Amino acid sequence: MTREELLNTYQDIHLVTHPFVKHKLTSLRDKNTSTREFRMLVEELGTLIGYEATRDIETLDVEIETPLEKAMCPVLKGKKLCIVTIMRAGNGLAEGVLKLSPSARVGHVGLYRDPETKQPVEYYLKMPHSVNERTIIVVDPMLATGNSAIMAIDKMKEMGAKDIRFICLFAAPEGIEAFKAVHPDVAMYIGAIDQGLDENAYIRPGVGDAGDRIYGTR
Ligand SMILES: O=P(O)(O)OC[C@H]1O[C@H](OP(=O)(O)OP(=O)(O)O)[C@H](O)[C@@H]1O
Ligand SMILES: O=c1cc[nH]c(=O)[nH]1
Ligand SMILES: [Mg+2]
Repeated sequence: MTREELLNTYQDIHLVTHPFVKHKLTSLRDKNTSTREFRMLVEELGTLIGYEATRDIETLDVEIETPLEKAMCPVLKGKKLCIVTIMRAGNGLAEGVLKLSPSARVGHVGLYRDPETKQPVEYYLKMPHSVNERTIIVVDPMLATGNSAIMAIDKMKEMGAKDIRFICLFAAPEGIEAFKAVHPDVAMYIGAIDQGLDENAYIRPGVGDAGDRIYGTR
């Protein structure tokens, strides 16, 4: 499917088109952007896209007392959010989402993509308790084939998660289609939908290897 077909087919694919987001994504694409700047931009984008991804979380009215009178006012309802980072590149994005909700719980899923098979290999998993009662926000800057995000969300569902959202910065149309085929119930919040994958399953034009650029490895 093309980018337009995907957006027309799935109501819950949210492309975040704010000019600040577009500008910061362009800085990430630039090969001359430094490691320090890249890491800061990823975090900032986590906050901006995280804001959109949490727009509909529930509130409940409680009585408080202002200096002048009592009033019923909204507060966040239910258990703390759970932000799940797909390591390692997801960590920077998770820090940005945490700025919105500093008391959120954080889950870690360690996956690396095997360079030959392009399949994710799990090396770590740690989640907070009561996953079934929390809004789960899975974050990873890159959705290429979609296999890593699909596997991470499989694990959340195996643990009983029901309300799951996914945030990424750059997605390939192929990856979105694969993701939606397996997880049609998971809303996606995306910075940019790029042209597609190259022969090494890298997103084009993309940013290259996001993890390497965040941490200065290579
Ligand atoms: O959609 P996919 O084809 O699965 O590819 C995307 C995955 O690849 C990257 O991680 P990588 O395996 O490079 O690990 P890293 O974060 O440690 O660099 C990226 O951060 C995603 O997790
Ligand atoms: O383009 C890509 C694809 C997978 N992982 C990345 O970091 N970048
Ligand atoms: Mg990587």
